[in-house]
Amino acid sequence: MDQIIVKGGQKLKGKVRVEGAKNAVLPILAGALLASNGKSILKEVPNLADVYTIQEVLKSLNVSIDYFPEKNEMVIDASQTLSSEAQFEYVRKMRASILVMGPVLARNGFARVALPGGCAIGSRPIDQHLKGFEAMGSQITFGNGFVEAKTTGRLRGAKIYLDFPSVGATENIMTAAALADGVTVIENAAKEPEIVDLANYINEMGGRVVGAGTDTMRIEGVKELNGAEHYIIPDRVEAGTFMVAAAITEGDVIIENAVPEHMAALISKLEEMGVDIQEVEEGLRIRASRPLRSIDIKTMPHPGFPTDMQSQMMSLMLTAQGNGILTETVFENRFMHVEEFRRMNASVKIEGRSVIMEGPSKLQGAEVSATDLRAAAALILAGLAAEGITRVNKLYHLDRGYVNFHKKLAALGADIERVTTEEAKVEQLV
Ligand SMILES: CC(=O)N[C@H]1[C@@H](OP(=O)(O)OP(=O)(O)OC[C@H]2O[C@@H](n3ccc(=O)[nH]c3=O)[C@H](O)[C@@H]2O)O[C@H](CO)[C@@H](O)[C@@H]1O
Ligand SMILES: C=C(OP(=O)(O)O)C(=O)O
Repeated sequence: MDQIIVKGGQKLKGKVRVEGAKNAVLPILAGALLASNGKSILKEVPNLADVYTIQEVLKSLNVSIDYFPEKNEMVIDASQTLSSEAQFEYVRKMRASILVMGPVLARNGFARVALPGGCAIGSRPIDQHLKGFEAMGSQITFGNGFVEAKTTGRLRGAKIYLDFPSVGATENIMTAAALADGVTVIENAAKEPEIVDLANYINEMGGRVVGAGTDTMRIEGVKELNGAEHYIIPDRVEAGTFMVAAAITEGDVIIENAVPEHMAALISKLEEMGVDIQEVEEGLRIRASRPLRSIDIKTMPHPGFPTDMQSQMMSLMLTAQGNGILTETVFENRFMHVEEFRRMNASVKIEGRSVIMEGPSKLQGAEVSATDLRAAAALILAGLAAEGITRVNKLYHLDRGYVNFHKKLAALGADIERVTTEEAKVEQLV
């Protein structure tokens, strides 16, 4: 098991390039299952643990994959007859495995996927996904830890209103509808940039999706889809994490490949705190100096403030002047990192769905453990600003969503290293 050791106090300076987006590549790889002809070539595929997991899921469904991590490219051939079952070992590792259900159901008329259950950030049901499949004419059954969807003939286009603009439900219904008979309309659809990326890829495959990025999407089903070449959009959460890294260290960092239009809420909130953000030729330039102002934030579906930036923003808000409130409305239980921040001397309390911070906290280095992917990044960010040494454990969370995080921070001047626990134990003794 690895540990990241960070010594606080260095101001970050320089340039960092963000990778392709995890939350775009996962649904797009599931979407690649739709192509019964030809190969898909995906570019800007990030070298993440989650990408390896979804690759294993696709292989288990009888798909051939060639992955070239050194050039961030993946070639997918889903033209063979697909198998219909996604096993628990994959869904347990990564909830996004559920996204194969729509494409497999559309191609085979049957899909059997292990139930994902909850995870570290909440219960995360899939009722809205299933409601969509049902409206398109399939029967849903549960048994032995699996959910099954079955239809006779092709799925039928339908009008589906989502009770909440769920990202995963919008994606699963969109891919199922791409091969359905007739037109599907999704109302109250999710509007995240990753939804638009998936819609673009389906259209490149020969599909007919309009309205992605708005509340109402219209998908006209086609009889078959072909493999296509597609560039994955840049990761707005990785970009945002480096923006906070620059701000929390009073640094001066250019984030290459960042798309400001995907990050309007985050940019506004950082500016409200007093962070200077400029669009430059290469991307975004972030500069900050203390004191930063405390603000209030509420997470919301896009274009609201993203829940995937909540914990990183909490690190920064802890260091700001005055009282700040962070309210989580997307997930029911995404404050597990608060206890870890307390170990670092953070003055913070949870009240219902809000966290109240009395700033500035004088953060101190401590040994902490990541509770989920973004919490891992947030604890490292807090370590960059803390007095002394912070050791962050359970880095398998971090590896799901960040490529070479510590190396990128070190290249910007952070005093940071990653060691295996055996080395870490020796370190602790000296
Ligand atoms: C791989 C991927 O892209 N993951 C992202 C995706 O997750 P994911 O697609 O799981 O997120 P959703 O938008 O579906 O979930 C948001 C909320 O809706 C609830 N819900 C969802 C579906 C459903 O059928 N019923 C239901 O009640 C969930 O429990 C949660 O409280 O969007 C989240 C919200 O932006 C991000 O935090 C995740 O990083
Ligand atoms: C919650 C996240 O991802 P997932 O939906 O894959 O768990 C995330 O990317 O922060």
